Amino acid sequence: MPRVLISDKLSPTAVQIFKDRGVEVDYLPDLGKDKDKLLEIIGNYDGLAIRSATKVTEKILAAATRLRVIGRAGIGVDNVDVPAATARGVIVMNTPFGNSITTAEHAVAMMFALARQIPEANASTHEGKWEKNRFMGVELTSKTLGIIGCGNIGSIVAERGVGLRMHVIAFDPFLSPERAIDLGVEKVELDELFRRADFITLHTPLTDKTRNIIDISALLKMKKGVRIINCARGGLIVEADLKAALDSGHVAGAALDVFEIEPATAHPLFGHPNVVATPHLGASTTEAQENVALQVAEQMSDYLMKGAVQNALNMPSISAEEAPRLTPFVKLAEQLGSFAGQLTETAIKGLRIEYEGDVAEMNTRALTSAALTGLLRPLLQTVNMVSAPAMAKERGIAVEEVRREAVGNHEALIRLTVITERQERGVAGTVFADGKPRIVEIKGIGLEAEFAPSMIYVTNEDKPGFIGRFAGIIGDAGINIATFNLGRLAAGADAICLVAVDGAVPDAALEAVKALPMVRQAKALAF
Ligand SMILES: NC(=O)c1ccc[n+]([C@@H]2O[C@H](COP(=O)([O-])OP(=O)(O)OC[C@H]3O[C@@H](n4cnc5c(N)ncnc54)[C@H](O)[C@@H]3O)[C@@H](O)[C@H]2O)c1
Ligand SMILES: O=C(O)CC[C@@H](O)C(=O)O
Repeated sequence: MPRVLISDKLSPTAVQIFKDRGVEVDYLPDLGKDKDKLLEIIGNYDGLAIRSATKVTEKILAAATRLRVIGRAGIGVDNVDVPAATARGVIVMNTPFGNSITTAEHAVAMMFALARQIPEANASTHEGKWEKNRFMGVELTSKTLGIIGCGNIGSIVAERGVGLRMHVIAFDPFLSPERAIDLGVEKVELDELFRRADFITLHTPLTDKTRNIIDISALLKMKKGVRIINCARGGLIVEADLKAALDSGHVAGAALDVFEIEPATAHPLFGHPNVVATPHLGASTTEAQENVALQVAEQMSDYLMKGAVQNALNMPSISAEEAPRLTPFVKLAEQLGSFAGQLTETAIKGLRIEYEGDVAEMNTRALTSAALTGLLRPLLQTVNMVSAPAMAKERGIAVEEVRREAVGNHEALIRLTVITERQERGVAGTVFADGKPRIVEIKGIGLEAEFAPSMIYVTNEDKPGFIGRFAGIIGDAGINIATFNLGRLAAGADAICLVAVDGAVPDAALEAVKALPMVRQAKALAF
């Protein structure tokens, strides 16, 4: 009988569901805070169900020799080392949507709390002071609400904001113009949002692109008197910069549910008269906790008892029979999607996926989901093979599948063409007999390259001297080149260079490559 550990506080519903489905369960709600104890016992379990207190590090995973699945009762999985789990073959599942309404409502409550200084007024009234003149608020009606990140939660906040007769503007590179119209929001660039918003609320995941999205330079672009709400993740705001802006009066108020270091028991912003703080309560309602507990227990039981996979962040949904043949092509489709997604910086209107030869006969639904997962992953932390098609549809990305017999040299080929306002970019790949996916064409230029964890992609004019100068910059930065792949349209015409390197590429080295006269574009990619 599989055995599951619940190491954070979860509704009793979860315990009952595990038992009903034949899974042995230990409920130790405070264990997540005790790293040593968790390390000691994790080796006894096939499944681990968590919320945000348990940190599933590489060390914990190394000790979790039996572990097959981690279930996060909630959305954010930043307390789980997903790459390390993937490397050890442990599925990581979450429960998207279960707490979205609740979290959106908390953000709206925080906005009201700021507008009318409710926490301060409450404390003062309880102290017997009747400070009627101290607490002069502002109305929300007709104010501009700026939403950064208009996904599940951001969209709900947008709808509530429209209902409050606010003018809602949103910055989200993946928000399609059609979806913005449906929601009744105005899609704007980030600087415009900073310049116009009276209230700013954050609803993005914490990624390399969103970390410190509100720093001193962003704060200085905002209106004097702006109020800021963060119910997404600590780390999106530079807390010291926010404190300076609050102290100077440039920011009139901030409402924070999340902090860079949690639990936050002492903090420079605590006690500030214009700061409202809650201890990561965004998802804490009876309804949301019931939803996520039920969902996580069902999903984990289904996997442990039947092998069914739902809402996994690192695992495609594939039946046992088709798995051996499909798996390398799933990997190829996801890596091609990731390649295209990392190179695309504007809203995606469409994706055309051409399946040629043997692969056209396979489960192309799974392959298309894998391609969309890779494409959307740079922006959507929670996307997985189950949710990717719906998320693409919601964002107005039209997906076209084309199947045909082999036309070129490859028995099986997948070609992805990403369509944006500005351009179409195509990338194709195949799987050779060794089972390894390879890129064989980029923007119509043939080459042959394996995917590697860290790569540099360069487009350049085919002129003498490029390779030497490029290699010099990379070598001087102390980076070892693992493989070097070149392709060009014709002598002296457009050329492409795809280089696998050992380790991360420093920004300075990348900037130096970009500055070479024959280089048009250079980008660091991670797979
Ligand atoms: N406080 C809480 O208790 C609580 C509860 C639930 C979720 N959350 C957090 O809320 C966040 C959002 O959750 P969700 O379910 O709406 O996720 P989601 O994936 O549905 O939406 C995130 C949105 O952010 C957008 N985005 C990504 N990068 C961006 C960028 N650089 N600039 C602007 N937009 C960007 C994406 O396009 C997407 O639309 C997550 O970090 C989640 O962990 C917090
Ligand atoms: O479990 C919680 O209380 C917080 C969950 C929330 O941060 C999430 O990302 O879903």
